[in-house]
Amino acid sequence: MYSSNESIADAIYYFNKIIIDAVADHVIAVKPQLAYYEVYGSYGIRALEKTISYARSKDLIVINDVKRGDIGSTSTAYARAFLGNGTFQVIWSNLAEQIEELASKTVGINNYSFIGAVVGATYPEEAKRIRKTLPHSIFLVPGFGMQGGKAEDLGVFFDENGIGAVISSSRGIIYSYLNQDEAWKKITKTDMFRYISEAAIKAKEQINEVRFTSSARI
Ligand SMILES: O=C(O)c1cc(=O)[nH]c(=O)n1[C@@H]1O[C@H](COP(=O)(O)O)[C@@H](O)[C@H]1O
Repeated sequence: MYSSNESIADAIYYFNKIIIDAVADHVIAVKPQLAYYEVYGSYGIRALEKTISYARSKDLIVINDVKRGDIGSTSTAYARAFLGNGTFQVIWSNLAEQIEELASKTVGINNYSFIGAVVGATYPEEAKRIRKTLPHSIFLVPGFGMQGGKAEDLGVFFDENGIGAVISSSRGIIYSYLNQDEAWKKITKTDMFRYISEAAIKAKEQINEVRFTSSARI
């Protein structure tokens, strides 16, 4: 017998595959949010694992959004459960210097560390300062699109070579068809695919337009 959690988890995986197929040629990473899978228990976690494997099979980086706040030992267990090769830290300004101290000692390709920083797209002024304080941390920048982060403000998150930031837009892309088509509940897979890939292409073009605008950094 099919439990409802099982069928919902199957539907989520089916939905995710459409998204991944639609964006794979236009983005470098996908960022699943654990809470949406935990709701459906072990079936949800299985859907997440299958989604991660599918994304990786398309050569996408998977950034798991598994943020939790807890005491050190518990946080370490969360980290062991979900983190692989690196971590993005939510930045509180007073921690930036300590993070840079660690990051500067662990740099690799392009002079970046595996310790990244989460810096919201809606805070470009802070980003300018943090970019200077954390020259060795890749920025994960959520908030572009639905939360009001604007493309023209994104230049400051990148370094002077136009690298060092991963700009994230979730609902702006995966639900892009909602505003486009009033009858979205009856949307075909083909149309859904088209709206999602068009949204990803638009976001990519907007980001690339400002990536190298160093004047915005001053
Ligand atoms: O860790 C995150 O990904 C994150 C950090 C943060 O400071 N703000 C933030 O919005 N996020 C996540 O980024 C995603 C943003 O989604 P959209 O607003 O739909 O683009 C959500 O999954 C949030 O949980």
